[in-house]
Amino acid sequence: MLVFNVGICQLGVVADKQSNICKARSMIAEAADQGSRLVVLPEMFNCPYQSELFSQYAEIYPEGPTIAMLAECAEKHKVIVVGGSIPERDEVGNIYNTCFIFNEQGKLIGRHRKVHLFDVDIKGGTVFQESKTLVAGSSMTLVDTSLGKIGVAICYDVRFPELARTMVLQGAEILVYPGAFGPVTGPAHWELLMRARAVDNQVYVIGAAPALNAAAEYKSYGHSIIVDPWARVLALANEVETVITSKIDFRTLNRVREELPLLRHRKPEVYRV
Ligand SMILES: NC(=O)CC(=O)C(=O)O
Repeated sequence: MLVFNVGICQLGVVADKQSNICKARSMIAEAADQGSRLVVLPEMFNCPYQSELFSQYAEIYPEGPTIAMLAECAEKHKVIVVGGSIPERDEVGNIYNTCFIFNEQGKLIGRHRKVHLFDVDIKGGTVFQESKTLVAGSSMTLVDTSLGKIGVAICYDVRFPELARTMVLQGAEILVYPGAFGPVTGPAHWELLMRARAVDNQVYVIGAAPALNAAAEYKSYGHSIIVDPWARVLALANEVETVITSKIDFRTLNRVREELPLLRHRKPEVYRV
C-alpha cells in the first residue's frame, strides 16, 4: 500500500497492570477510529520502567492478558499492532524486553527482543541496569505486512545505526522504535536519533514513548514522533497522554531515494574493519 495513516498511543504507564492494559485497549481503538492502519505502543507499556518490577509483570507467550489484548485489538480494528514492549518470560525463566507484533487478523507476525540492553551510568543523570533482570535478544526483527516491510527495534537499539542500516538493506521501509527515554537523554538525543536514522536510511521512523508520569520513579520524556525519509517531523507529541497520527506516503520515500541515491552510492568495500 502506498499511502496510509499510522498512529502512536502515548499512554501514561501506572503501577496497576490492568489499568495499563485497559488504557492501551482504548487508545488503540482511538488511533484506529482516526484512520490508522498501523498502531504503535511504547516500551514497557504494561509495567513501570524499573528493573526490579519486570519479573512481576512478565507474561509467557501466548498466555497473558497483555498479549491477548494486543491480538484482540488488532483483529477487532483490522490494524497492525506493534505492541510496544512488555517483560516476556521464556520457558526457562529468562526475561526479555519484548515487542509482539500482530497483523489485522490478530496473528502474531513478529517478536522483537531488545538486543542492546540499557546499562548506563550517566553522572548526575540516569543510572539504569536492564541486564540486572533482563536477557538480551540476539536477532533483528523485520516483518512483512500488508503495508510494507517494517523493521522493529526497542529504545536503546536506536543508538546503533548498524542495526537500522541492516534492516533497511533488507528492505525495511518503516523503522519502528517503542522507547522510553528519560529526562536527561530525552531532550538531548531522542528526536536527533529518530531523525538521524530517518535521514541516514531514507525511511519513515516511528518512535513511541510513554507519557510522563510525574509520580513514577523513571520519568519518561514522552515526545512520541513520526519522521519522514527527508527527516521532516510529521507529528510530535509533548509529554502528556495522547494519540498522534500521520500519513505515510511511500511515494515520498521513493522520490527521496531517487533524487539523493544514498543507498546506491554506498561503498561497502571501503567500510570493512
Ligand atoms: N531506555 C532506553 O532503552 C534507552 C534510553 O533511554 C537512552 O538511550 O537514552
